[in-house]
Amino acid sequence: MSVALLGCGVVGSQVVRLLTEQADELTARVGAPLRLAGVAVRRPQRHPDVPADLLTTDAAGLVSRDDVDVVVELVGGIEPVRGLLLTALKSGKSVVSANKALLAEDGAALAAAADESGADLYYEASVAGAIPLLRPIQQSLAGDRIVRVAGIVNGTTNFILSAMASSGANYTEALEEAGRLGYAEADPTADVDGYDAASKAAILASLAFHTRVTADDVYREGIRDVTAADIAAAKALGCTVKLLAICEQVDGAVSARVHPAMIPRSHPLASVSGAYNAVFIEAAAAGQLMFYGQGAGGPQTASAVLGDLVAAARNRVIGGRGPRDTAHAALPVLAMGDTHTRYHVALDVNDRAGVLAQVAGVFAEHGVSIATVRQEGRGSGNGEAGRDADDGAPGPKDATLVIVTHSASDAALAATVDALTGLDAVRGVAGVLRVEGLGRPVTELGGGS
Ligand SMILES: NC(=O)C1=CN([C@@H]2O[C@H](COP(=O)(O)OP(=O)(O)OC[C@H]3O[C@@H](n4cnc5c(N)ncnc54)[C@H](O)[C@@H]3O)[C@@H](O)[C@H]2O)C=CC1
Ligand SMILES: N[C@@H](CC=O)C(=O)O
Ligand code: NA
Repeated sequence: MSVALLGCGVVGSQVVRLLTEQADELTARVGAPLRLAGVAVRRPQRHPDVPADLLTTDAAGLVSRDDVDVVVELVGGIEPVRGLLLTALKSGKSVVSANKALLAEDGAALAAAADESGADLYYEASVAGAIPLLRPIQQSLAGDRIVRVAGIVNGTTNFILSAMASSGANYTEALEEAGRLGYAEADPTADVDGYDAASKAAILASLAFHTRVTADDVYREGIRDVTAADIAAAKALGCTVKLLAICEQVDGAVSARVHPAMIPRSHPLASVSGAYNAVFIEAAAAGQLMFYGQGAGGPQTASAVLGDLVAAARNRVIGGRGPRDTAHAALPVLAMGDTHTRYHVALDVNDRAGVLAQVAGVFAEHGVSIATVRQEGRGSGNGEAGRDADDGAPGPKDATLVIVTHSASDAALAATVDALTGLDAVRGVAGVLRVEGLGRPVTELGGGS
């Protein structure tokens, strides 16, 4: 079995290492030797560990070689990779890729090319790194009905949020460290602005709900605006802040969203820290399943790539093909405004008579039911007159109102926040975060200090 490798960075270099170190075992498992036919890179001089006769800068030439059976793509990004992989698949070569950005943007074209030629298209490493997740969804749960897939699917942002929560680490330093450890994407805005997690959510929703979902169908918010104050507010409520990907089937439609949220500290996802990922799957017959492991990193991701490579090579040895992607359900995608969850809203207000009633009135007008309200004094001490924020003149004491709602639609909450900012007594919205129980009742919320 002849393998062409495209890209030899954090993950690709580990694939080369494992292919070399485990050559005999892999041969035994596949039923034929796995031979590296070539390694396409941008700068050959940067790869002293790869035999020089394998290195090439001509990826298109490598992909078109007749002797290549499987193309392993670890470059990332959309072009030129899309063209290279379509060429490979159309000519009957199997493809293994970790490229969630491409699969979430144009997985349909790749799957169609694979179907046309009868080649395999595997991408286990594209979601949640080392964790076997796509294969269980596509194969082990193929006889069940999945209703929800939700969890932490980005190692970089989980690493940053964990560091901010546990040691008060600075956001920028934590991001730099994630880059040094090989977790972050080439352009780390893909991680912090939620694009990477949105691509993964699109892949998960597509496979779980047998519907083509692209990254553009996924609602996306990243962690850039999560502040130390948000993390402290979560702590006060017995919660922690995580970047979640949530894919659900709701009333015959698919909902897919990525955003930071507070989750109760007692929830198993709350203790997932560093570059670890964890994903819950809820299926009609199986009930709840949890998948946990390292979501990023060179050797970890290479493990998933090698698993796919062995599967694709085995199929070719026996002359078969693995399961193909199915989109037979073709469900519509639910607008974010129609999804329901609970919210934590912190408002800076003038602490004077009637403000609480005014604020509660705005929530009621928009049909958003309040579960709990807590008032925190701020600035001047108890009972003293405060200073007006605008002109420094003595004024009503500032306070923060912390409100946790019952479940409400995203559209109703957005309209509520909009109307609240128009109240004279509201000086500003200090923070709005969704609160998720992830299939479990959010029982302990509303306590705190
Ligand atoms: N690093 C990680 O923890 C994980 C990465 N992935 C995915 O794996 C893929 C690779 O990621 P990394 O190894 O981290 O990236 P990387 O940036 O370390 O490696 C990519 C390599 O591809 C090379 N390259 C760029 N354009 C090329 C071209 N036209 N021809 C040949 N080589 C080219 C670059 O020079 C670089 O060495 C990406 O799709 C990424 O999203 C997936 C899961 C985890
Ligand atoms: N940048 C990604 C790498 C794995 O997919 C992440 O941090 O999760
Ligand atoms: Na995986």
